[in-house]
Amino acid sequence: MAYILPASNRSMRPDRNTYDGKRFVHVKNPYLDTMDEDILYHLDLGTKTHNLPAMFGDVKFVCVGGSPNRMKAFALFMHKELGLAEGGEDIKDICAGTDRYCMFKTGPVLSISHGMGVPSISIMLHELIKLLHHARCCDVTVIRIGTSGGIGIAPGSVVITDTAVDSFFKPQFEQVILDNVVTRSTELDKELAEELFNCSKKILNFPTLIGHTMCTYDFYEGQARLDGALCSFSRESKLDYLKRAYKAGVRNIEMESTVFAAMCGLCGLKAAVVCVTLLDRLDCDQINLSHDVLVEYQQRPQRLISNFIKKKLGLHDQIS
Ligand SMILES: O=P(O)(O)O[C@@H]1C[C@H](O)[C@@H](CO)O1
Ligand SMILES: O=c1cc[nH]c(=O)[nH]1
Repeated sequence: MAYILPASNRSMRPDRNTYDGKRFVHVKNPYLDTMDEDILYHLDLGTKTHNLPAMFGDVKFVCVGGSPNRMKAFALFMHKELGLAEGGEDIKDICAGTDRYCMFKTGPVLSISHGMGVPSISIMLHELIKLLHHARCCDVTVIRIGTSGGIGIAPGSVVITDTAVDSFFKPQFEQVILDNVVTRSTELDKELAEELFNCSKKILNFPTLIGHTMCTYDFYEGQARLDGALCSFSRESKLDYLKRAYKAGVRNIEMESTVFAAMCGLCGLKAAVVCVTLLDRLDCDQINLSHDVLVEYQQRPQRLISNFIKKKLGLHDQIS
């Protein structure tokens, strides 16, 4: 029988993880220490085959997003923005040995694709978090830069998530473990969200807001679309649902934020979700933007995060 464990399940509470003022990444698995080798299968990396501290020990910012091309473009963009002029064109995919995910590193920034949906990002996050732990990284911020459907806001707006919510507008992520349903909190770092919002104000013509993000398990029926292969509800029910979501504080819908917030929170990682909206779901279901507009919209979270990273590194003279 399935039952719900409280969100405050003690062994899973985020611990204080500072040591000498540094925030280390923690894994919460007693078995890991007993393993002779840890193979990060979907990243094609491992503790015996790769010197993870040498490869990744200086990582301070990890940016994740669904599409491999977008995450490569982001790495190339960051390479230029950080003034690391040489070698940008042939930036290499660290995970080239697998076609599950791609990963690029430029200076202290790691850019990784996670595919679509909760199961895909969750596998990547397990291996990423172990990677950061094995590499003894500290003070790492993880940011999801994605696309989403907006509710009641202009397409092209950037939403910085304060809380990720599920399809019932609850700030929780339910993970089935064995035959139990374990409920985990999906709060994100409010200070980081505010800091990102303040950064956005410095960019011209850059509509940005802070709001709740709803995470669903499907793009079509799961997001109340009328244009999937299956649809068993009316236009009125769709609008009623989306309006109730708006009333509950939801400003955009995507497919990864709850598990992302839950896993980063439990492992002591500062985390943010920044997604551009491609359409207003109160107006339509289909994404009919031209290629150029779509590309420009997808660059918006990247521009904001680039400015944030440059500010954190003391390189904040240019605003892109
Ligand atoms: O990071 P991306 O743009 O892939 O995030 C959203 C949520 C789904 O993964 C996908 C659906 O189109 O886009
Ligand atoms: O409507 C949208 C657009 C992008 N991504 C989503 O998950 N939903």
